[in-house]
Amino acid sequence: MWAVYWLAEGSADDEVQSRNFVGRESAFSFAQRLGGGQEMAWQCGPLRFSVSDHPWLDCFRDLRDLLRPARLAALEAREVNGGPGESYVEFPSGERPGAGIVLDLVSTSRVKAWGPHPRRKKCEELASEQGQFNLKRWRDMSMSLAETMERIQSARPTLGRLLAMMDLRRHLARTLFTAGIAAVMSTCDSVKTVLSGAVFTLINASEQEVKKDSHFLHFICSWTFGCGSRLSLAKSLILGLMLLAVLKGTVSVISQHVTKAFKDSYRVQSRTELFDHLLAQDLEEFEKQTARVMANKASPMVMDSMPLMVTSMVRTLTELLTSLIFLYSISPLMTFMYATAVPAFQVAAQAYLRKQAKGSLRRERGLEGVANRVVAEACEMIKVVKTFSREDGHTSLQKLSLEEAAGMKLTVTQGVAQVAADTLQQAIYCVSLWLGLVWVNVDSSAAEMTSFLLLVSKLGHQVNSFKSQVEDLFNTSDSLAEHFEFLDQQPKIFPGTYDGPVEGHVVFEDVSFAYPTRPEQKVLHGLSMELQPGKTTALVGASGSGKSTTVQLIFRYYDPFEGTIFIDGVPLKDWELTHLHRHMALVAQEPVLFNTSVRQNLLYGLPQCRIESDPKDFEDQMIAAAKAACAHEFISNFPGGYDTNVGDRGGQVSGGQKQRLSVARAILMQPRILVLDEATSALDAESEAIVQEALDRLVASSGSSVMVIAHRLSTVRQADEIICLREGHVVERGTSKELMELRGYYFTLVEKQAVTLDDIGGANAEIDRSLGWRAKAKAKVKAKSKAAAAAATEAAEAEDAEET
Ligand SMILES: Nc1ncnc2c1ncn2[C@@H]1O[C@H](COP(=O)(O)OP(=O)(O)OP(=O)(O)O)[C@@H](O)[C@H]1O
Repeated sequence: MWAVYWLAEGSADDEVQSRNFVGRESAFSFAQRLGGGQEMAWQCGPLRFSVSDHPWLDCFRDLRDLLRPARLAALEAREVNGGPGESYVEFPSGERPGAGIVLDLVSTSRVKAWGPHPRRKKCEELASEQGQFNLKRWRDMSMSLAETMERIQSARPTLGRLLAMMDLRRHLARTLFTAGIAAVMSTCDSVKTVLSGAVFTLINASEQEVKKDSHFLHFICSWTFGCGSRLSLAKSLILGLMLLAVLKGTVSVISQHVTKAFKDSYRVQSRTELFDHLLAQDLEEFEKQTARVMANKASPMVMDSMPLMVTSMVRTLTELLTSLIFLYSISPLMTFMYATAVPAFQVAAQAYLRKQAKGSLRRERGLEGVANRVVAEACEMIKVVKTFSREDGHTSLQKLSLEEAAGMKLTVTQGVAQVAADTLQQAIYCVSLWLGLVWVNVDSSAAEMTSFLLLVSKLGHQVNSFKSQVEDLFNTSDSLAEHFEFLDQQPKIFPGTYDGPVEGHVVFEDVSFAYPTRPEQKVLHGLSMELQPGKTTALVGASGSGKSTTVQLIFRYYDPFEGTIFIDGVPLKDWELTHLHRHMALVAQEPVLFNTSVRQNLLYGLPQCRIESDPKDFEDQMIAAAKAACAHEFISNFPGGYDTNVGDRGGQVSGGQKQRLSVARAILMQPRILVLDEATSALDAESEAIVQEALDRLVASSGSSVMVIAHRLSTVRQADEIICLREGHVVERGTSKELMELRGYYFTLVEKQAVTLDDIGGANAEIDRSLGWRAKAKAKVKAKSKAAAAAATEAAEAEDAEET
């Protein structure tokens, strides 16, 4: 089944008509009567092409539409009207020419089209609406000139920015030098080709012939061995070829050296700048992505390959130009024809392939990425994987992604287009041969013709490699855009400039907060509190009540969305953060250590210990801190002492040891503000008491402000103020004694932690005893067990009765 959709000449755009046909011939002859007869052919000078309709021809039709005014002007000038043999009928602007399409209804594709593009599109749209034409598929397949231009336009800012970033003007000398070297190398190559073509002149070995056919050979032989005999000519030829080889080799070594130096200097500069930029990003960004993804942003492969890509393009372009100059010197007419034919063929064949391949390539890359992520995640979580013995789950997931990626095969059309692109090279060579020998009938010598054909073949390769370089550049435009997006990403948390002395007086004034990743879930509601130098403030509350969040706000990992935090009367936003953080220390709930020695981990927080400093200078300080944190003994028992490596994220030391190292690091810093977030949770009672004592001593001697978060309420009993948080609200505050007397939330927490109640000792125990809560609890437990025993006896008696 076939269908013809058409717009008659002069009709409005919405007057599309259609008719169905059973036979192909009848549909085509109907289309011919409507004006679509000659439309599949177009004429180029004396050549006339006639091809069946195909998506990539859209590009030529656009081109033809584009060139229509120029062609009309030319026809007018020559007073020639478009006859029936012309490729298209010309219409004065303002008129509505006829347009139409012929559709194959079985494959719902277009097999013929005529008329101007916008009018044709109307027919396509109606056919698509009526379900007779798969317009989307057709558009996906075709790459019109407009789309190509659009693509170039969309990639232009990215590529422009890339060039600006590479700052070729700053490296002008180097860029020109690269181009110069490329020019010398390609000249060597071209001369070599021309000399190879001159071999034919050896047959007759006449000086006149040599002079006429090969200027290069004549130049060499007249200066060296003479041009009179076959032997002398052969010697000259060999000498010329050898000299060229040596020259090209030398230049090539220099070129490699220059390119590598350029690449290396650019890489060092861009990588360090990127790392700086990455570390300046908000914590929020690191929480949104995995650590690996963030790390990859600071070392993008695409930017590393850029200098090489650009220098290769400069080189290929220079080679191309040199080849064209040599070709031109042999035959300007043939060169002109060749230079116009090659790009036209190349664009047509590749436009189609590119569009087809891009989608599947992206999907394939995505799936490969998933597979890599599965492996990385399994390695990071290896303990969990092994504990649950779920190795099979991870391997199956990886296999699935890899299989999916491997399953993405080239479609038949892609394959055909690929083969077409490869054979195109040969076809162009043959066309040149035909053009030169038959059509143009140039009076060339054998040497010239051979040189020309050899150069044409070389030029073909150069065009191909330039095209694939441009293609690569376009393909990287997505990654480049992503990279530029990262570069443009500015942290929301900008440090201030105030860097006065730090006393450590922290004030929270009506602070409310929600994490940017979950803005709808408020974590803190109007929190007000104060940390005073020399005093300890404790935050207690159930899990998820917002204790750790408060710590993050003190360190300004985030900004509160309501209220203000002051440090020594200056808003936290105004503080220079690096300066402030040098006076603050945090012993976190899950301390993480760097994969280096104990010594380096301890000295990490010491601002005066820089990368170029000798760690031995801080030895005494470090050992004193380790002793205070009860860490010296176990460190000394390690085989390497302070030089022992602690493993990835501190994986080779125990949780308690990590905490003590973390406490030692904090002690070493002598901070003005010390935050202990479950700092001793992984320690046994004995070590906890010792470390706690060390911390108390540190607080007493340094007079720093301390904030303690602890689940074990025994840890906070000495605090000057205890703040009870419940779902982000402050529900109670006061000393331990006051809160116990209040018999409110804190009291309930203590009650639930009956095991640690004894630790609270003193006042708390007295209050408890006077309240007799323990007796009540015991009575409750007794009553419960009594009831359970009675129920069990009853059930047993009932069973016995049933049996009898
Ligand atoms: N990075 C984050 N992004 C989004 N929500 C978070 C984030 N961190 C914590 N939360 C949420 O904020 C709330 C408070 O968490 P927070 O860690 O402050 O509690 P916590 O009192 O310290 O708990 P715990 O005692 O278990 O450490 C929780 O509901 C938690 O799910």
